[in-house]
Amino acid sequence: MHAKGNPCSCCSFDDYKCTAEWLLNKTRHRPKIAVICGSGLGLLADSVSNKQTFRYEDIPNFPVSTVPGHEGCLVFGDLKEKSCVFMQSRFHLYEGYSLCKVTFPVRIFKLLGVETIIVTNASGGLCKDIKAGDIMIIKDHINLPGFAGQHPLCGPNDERFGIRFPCMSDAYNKDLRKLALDISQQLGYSDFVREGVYCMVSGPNFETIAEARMLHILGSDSVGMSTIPEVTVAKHCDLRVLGLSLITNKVSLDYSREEKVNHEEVLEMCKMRAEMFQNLVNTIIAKCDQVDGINSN
Ligand SMILES: O=P(O)(O)O[C@@H]1C[C@H](O)[C@@H](CO)O1
Ligand code: HPA
Repeated sequence: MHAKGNPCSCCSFDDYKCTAEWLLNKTRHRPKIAVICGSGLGLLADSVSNKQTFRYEDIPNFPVSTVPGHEGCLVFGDLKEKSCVFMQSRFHLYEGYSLCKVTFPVRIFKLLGVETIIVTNASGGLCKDIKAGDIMIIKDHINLPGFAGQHPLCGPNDERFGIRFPCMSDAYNKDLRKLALDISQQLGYSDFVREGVYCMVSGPNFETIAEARMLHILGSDSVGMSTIPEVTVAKHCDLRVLGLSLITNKVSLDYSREEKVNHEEVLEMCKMRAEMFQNLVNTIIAKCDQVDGINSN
């Protein structure tokens, strides 16, 4: 299980290969699109046909999810005639997993033949013109844990996945972002869909007011506890990435405000916006072969 001499003592190429081969032997699906469902967003997998579901605990080397609102299943199926795989739960640093484990599924997707990944999350809105219930297409990110050395690509680089020093200035595919914006307009969602910068904190506590102010000054439009490790590993192994964030709450930047954020409120907002979010994701999947170089069948 553990790679010999690997200082991160986590996953070896053989671990990834073993899991990918196990899945390829158990399913006839050959997905080109993967979707990671954020907190409370597991229903994104509900509309697939020819569904085949694997519980995480049954998949060799897969971590298990410990967070309420995360179902713990890998769902293969067809959506709008595209073969897809959905992660109905992700793994978080605050659950105690190493970033190697947090991002383990992304490299499995690569080995399964996935080319495009849609990463979703719930996050708190920091900038003035963003409201709870809005959807933010992630344009860029600030990897705060990465600044402190909590980075999924630290440790020996495996050239079979990607290069030692990957560029991140174009982590979020420009054509996919444009497609998402165009589709939002066609669906009549323009009033509540916008682009922005997502910042990751490790969690599990929500931010203090001073921290939230700092993140806002640094250029973050929203803050959450996930996504960036998965996106970083996806970009490293040359997957096309689209990031979508459901703004579930406004983060308090003001000492005079009384409201206090909690996880139940996050899940409640996901429920309220589920249909709209699902409609957006499904339409993006339906049309993503309009984007150059995307083979989604
Ligand atoms: O998995 P995501 O990033 O969607 O989950 C968010 C961040 C925390 O895990 C949780 C806080 O309510 O929701
Ligand atoms: O306000 C928040 N902060 C951090 N993570 C979050 N996930 C949902 N809302 C938030």
